[in-house]
Amino acid sequence: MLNELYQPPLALLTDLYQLTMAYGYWKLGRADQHAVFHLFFRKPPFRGGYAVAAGLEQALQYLERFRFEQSDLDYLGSLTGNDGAPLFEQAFLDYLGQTKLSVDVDAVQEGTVTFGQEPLLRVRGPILQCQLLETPLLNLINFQTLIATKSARIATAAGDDPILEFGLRRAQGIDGALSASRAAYIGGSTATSNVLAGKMFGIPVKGTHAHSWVMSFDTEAEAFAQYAAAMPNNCVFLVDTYDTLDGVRQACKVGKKLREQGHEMVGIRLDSGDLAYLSIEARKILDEAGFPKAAIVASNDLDEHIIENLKSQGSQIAIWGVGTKLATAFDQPALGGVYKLAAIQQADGTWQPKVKLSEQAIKTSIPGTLQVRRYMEDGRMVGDMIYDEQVGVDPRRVIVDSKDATRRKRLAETTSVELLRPAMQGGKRVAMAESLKDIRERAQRQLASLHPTIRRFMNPHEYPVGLDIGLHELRDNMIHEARQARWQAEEDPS
Ligand SMILES: Nc1ncnc2c1ncn2[C@@H]1O[C@H](COP(=O)(O)OP(=O)(O)OP(=O)(O)O)[C@@H](O)[C@H]1O
Ligand SMILES: O=P(O)(O)OC[C@H]1O[C@H](OP(=O)(O)OP(=O)(O)O)[C@H](O)[C@@H]1O
Ligand SMILES: O=C(O)c1cccnc1
Repeated sequence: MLNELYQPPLALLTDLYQLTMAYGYWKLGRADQHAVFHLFFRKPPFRGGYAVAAGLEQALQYLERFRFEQSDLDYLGSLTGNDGAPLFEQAFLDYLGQTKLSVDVDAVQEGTVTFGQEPLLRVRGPILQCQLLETPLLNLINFQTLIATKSARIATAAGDDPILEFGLRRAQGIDGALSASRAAYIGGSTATSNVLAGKMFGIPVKGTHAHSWVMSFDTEAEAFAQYAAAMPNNCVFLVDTYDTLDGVRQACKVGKKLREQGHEMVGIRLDSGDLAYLSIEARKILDEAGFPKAAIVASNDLDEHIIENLKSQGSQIAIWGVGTKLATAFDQPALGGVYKLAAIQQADGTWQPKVKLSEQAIKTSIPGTLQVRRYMEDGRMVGDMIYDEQVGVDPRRVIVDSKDATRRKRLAETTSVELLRPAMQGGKRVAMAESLKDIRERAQRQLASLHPTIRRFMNPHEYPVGLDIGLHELRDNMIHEARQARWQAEEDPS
């Protein structure tokens, strides 16, 4: 479904430095030189063992609509440098005005479980275009991948229990809320309280009532009775406005009247206090009053750790309402996804891999036109190989950890799948939009096929991801050559 809020092309949704570089490439006559960039994160968020890819659909919609409008060009034309003269010359702005994207994009499907260093997106095409797209692609993929991952962790803690996403009121603005609802659903939440997200994305919507409803009546009993009268088919009573367990008893009284009228109370909601103790006591009251099927919903600053803890305490909570900590990814508010140049085409048509050195091994980039091959055994994911598509997989079938070359693994010749799939070719979308339900199911399937130790919250087991040994050797040589060249330049500054 097209995201109605984002109809206008948003070519200016980029960092100015992308445009300063674009200008430079254009002036040098290099705008059309082809390059390859990869979008990836280095470490999974939340000190976890994986991430769930999300946001591709919005990224593709952005790319499909990409163009500079006259008002964008006028604005760019008004920018000046430190001497007061225009930053960009008119001929460049005319060039931007005529630019139609012609890039190829290969991407990991949404809902795919991914790991550090693996490209989620590969963009190949004129370097000027690739460069302009860095910022919006990172913006669109980083956030949803972060939230889908947080949601997957919360769903892991909740087991088979439904999760209601209540984040809208605390989310970071309108898009922060809408895209969080979408990504949370992909990661495993069951429904959202955000009605606009429900309409836009087809996510099931659910809602109970607030304390204000109870407070607006003289008594809690009257509040529940009037709620039941207004909405007999959606009765989840919030019981903690005055005295929680007393509230549960009041809910049971109204539940009995509802039953006489042919309706069943759905449950009660706890929103404060000791949720383990209160849910255990509430369960007893509900059962004794003849409501064994009434669900106990809980909310109040929940996250995966509290849910896991409440479960270990034998809490009787059946449905989890999770807002702030899910929609804002409270404990890690950003995924550190990056977008790096990895190869550039020479005048003779050959591709030159490029590597960026760093003091930190994890920041040394991976050169080439990369693809990720996932190896499977009996339906389980056993290892991912990052290889250069132009070179192919080395027959040794060995992966080498990109941060520690002593860690290697030989992958058996089993079923494998390539994770990056064509999404755009020559600037035209080729991947069909997928239903959110299908994306969510993919995430569920893949999470289930991960060894549980990789899903563990504390010090998770590391899933084997590595460079194809041939690519590792090429990268190693490039690193040595680049170092050698630097040392030589230092010794012989002339
Ligand atoms: N049994 C429990 N074990 C672990 N954490 C709990 C338990 N019960 C509640 N919590 C969590 O403890 C946090 C604070 O709970 P607290 O009881 O202080 O909330 P409260 O009663 O609503 O207080 P406040 O009015 O300050 O919000 C919440 O994140 C809540 O989810
Ligand atoms: O706790 P969250 O995970 O963010 O879930 C959403 C919260 O929003 C509502 O509270 P409200 O905004 O009325 O505030 P309060 O309950 O903290 O007073 C609801 O009762 C939840 O407590
Ligand atoms: O429906 C609810 O219970 C709800 C919705 C948003 C925030 N807190 C609770």
